[in-house]
Amino acid sequence: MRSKPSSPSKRRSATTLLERLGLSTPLDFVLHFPIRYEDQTSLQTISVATPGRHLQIEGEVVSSEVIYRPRKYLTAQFRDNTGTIQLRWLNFYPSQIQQMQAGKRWRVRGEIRAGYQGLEMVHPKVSSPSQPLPTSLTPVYPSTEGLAQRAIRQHIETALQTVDLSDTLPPAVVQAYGLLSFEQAVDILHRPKPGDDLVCLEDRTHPAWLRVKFDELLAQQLSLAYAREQRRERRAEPLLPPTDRISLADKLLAHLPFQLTGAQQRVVAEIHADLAQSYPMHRLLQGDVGSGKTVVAALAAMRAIDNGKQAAVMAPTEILAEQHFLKLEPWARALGLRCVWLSAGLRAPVKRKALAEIACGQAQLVVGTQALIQSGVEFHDLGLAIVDEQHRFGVSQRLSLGGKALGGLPHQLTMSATPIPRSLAMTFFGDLDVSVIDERPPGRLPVKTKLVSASRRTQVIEGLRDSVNKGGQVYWVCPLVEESEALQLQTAVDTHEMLRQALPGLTVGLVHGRMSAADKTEVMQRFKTGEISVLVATTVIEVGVDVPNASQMVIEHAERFGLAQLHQLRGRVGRGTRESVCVLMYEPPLSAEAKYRLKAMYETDDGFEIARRDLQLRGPGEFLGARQSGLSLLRFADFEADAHWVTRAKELAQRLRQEYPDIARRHINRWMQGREAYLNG
Ligand SMILES: Nc1ncnc2c1ncn2[C@@H]1O[C@H](COP(=O)(O)OP(=O)(O)OP(=O)(O)O)[C@@H](O)[C@H]1O
Repeated sequence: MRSKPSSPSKRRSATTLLERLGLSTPLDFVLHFPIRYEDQTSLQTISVATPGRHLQIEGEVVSSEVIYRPRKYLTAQFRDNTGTIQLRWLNFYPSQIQQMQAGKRWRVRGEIRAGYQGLEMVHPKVSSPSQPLPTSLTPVYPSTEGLAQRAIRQHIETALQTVDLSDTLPPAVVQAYGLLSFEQAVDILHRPKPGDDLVCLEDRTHPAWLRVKFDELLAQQLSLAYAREQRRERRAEPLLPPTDRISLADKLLAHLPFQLTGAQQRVVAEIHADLAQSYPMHRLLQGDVGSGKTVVAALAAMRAIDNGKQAAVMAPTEILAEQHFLKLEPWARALGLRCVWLSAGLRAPVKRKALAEIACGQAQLVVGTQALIQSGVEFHDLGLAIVDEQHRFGVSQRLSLGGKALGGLPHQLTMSATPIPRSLAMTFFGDLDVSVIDERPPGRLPVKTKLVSASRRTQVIEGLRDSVNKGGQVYWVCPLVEESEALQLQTAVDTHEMLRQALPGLTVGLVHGRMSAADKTEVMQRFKTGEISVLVATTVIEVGVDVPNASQMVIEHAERFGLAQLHQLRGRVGRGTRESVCVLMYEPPLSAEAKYRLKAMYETDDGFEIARRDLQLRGPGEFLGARQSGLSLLRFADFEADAHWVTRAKELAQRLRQEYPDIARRHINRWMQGREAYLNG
């Protein structure tokens, strides 16, 4: 059958639809692989029909009719020698009524479903039994509404004939890793033969898939390695320890009331070694809640200041930034250094003074919020930028602090309390160096987690009195009300009032996001000094708040919070030597997912394990947030299921770059076409 030539507007819309699927270059089409295959090479019988199965059957229409209620549809009884099924069309042409007249013979194809009147096929494909059966399997491609499979197939067939499919990898490598050739793999995926293992092809474990996944992972590892190499080609002033006096870092260590843990010592050594290089440090510091990241950051800052440079610490929220300031400022002061606070909420004269000190270099350490990267902030000589909870900032904001340095990029340290599982870190953060604090300060007791139904609220409130009588302090976290900030605020105010009445004689405080910075500071300070015993709070306290004497936390409507968020919140207690309790109060009935989250919280307090489970629940896209753009790069490989191949791809990437840079370039070019944005993101 000859198809009519399509009009320009139709062609345009088909192009738009293809672009929506990410298909524009011939290579895009080659790499657009089927989601499943239909075996139209043979016929089946109605006797094997079960719901969910795709069948192709030849038979005869027994009867047909148009039903008008509750909806208009065309139905036909269809039988072969082994049984009968229903065929059904919700939208149909008058010609289809003719087509389904009793006695006509057809070949029909489609998925079997369980309908009200037994097994049925909805909108089956109908063809004449006299048509020859195809000899190869028919691929079914991911598509979008309005785009026919036939159109995609045609583009792919054309692309397969024009694109150079020769191998980017030398035969020795292909053989050593037990891979199929690239061309062979592509051919099998698009045109499997009837004997090929369809199950493996569809669940993506077939060797043809392995080849494609391996190539993709290799390209990704190569591009990450190049990004890292590019960074190393940039210049930064090496920050070396002084040789003629005691270093500020050593002075700070002598001043601290505690000894660094082994993990903290290791991580500080890694950072100091980076800072001594002549290219910019780009290190991610990971540590579970309460593992002591702040002091590590301070020791890094000391090295910069020792070299006559400034160091800046930026945090995403006012409360978090302020917590850093409250810890860092006294340490700096004790060493005779000037630490300055900068936030949007500062009064004009105070801000002017801070800006002037930053610009002339008098401020050696600067702590603040996004205000640090706003125009008008000029550093005299920024040597080290420390960004906390980097995933909460946009990429551009992070880069912006980096750009503040005069004469070359400053060294950068990003800190995160959201541990990233190893395989994920390797896949997506391969361009950063990673340090992990995997040990908590000594004497910390694990936080006891209790799951309590909201119906036992009164007992929970009574329990608070006990905690306070034993000398501890309590956080009461108000439920998350995503739909309305005003409602969330109201809940916090009501809870505060309720607890004040229920706990006469105890000082109950309130802190929430809508309070002025000064009011928040005052309340936090009163909690820190112990004047407030019970602090009602919204999630503003989620990260960074450090009051070691707090030994109990109650989280209301815990089922509404995400796993990472619950872990961060719980991390606000158990920061001293007191035995601590976290009460997760929930409102039944719980959804399966909420149950999974609460169970995970009950079972473990290891941040890495929590992260692993959270990742399982949410998938890497949501988990990583800001890096999402980079994620689209992995279209085929699954960083977790294919973790073993990630390691192998990393090894090979290193070898290729050193020994065969041309091959590495060729490989990367094939895979990264049009995706350079990732390298720069
Ligand atoms: N080696 C150590 N020995 C004893 N106490 C320590 C040690 N290191 C840090 N601390 C104390 O432990 C508490 C937690 O440290 P810090 O606030 O730096 O944790 P963090 O890693 O930033 O945690 P979070 O991400 O939860 O804010 C602080 O009170 C800090 O002074």
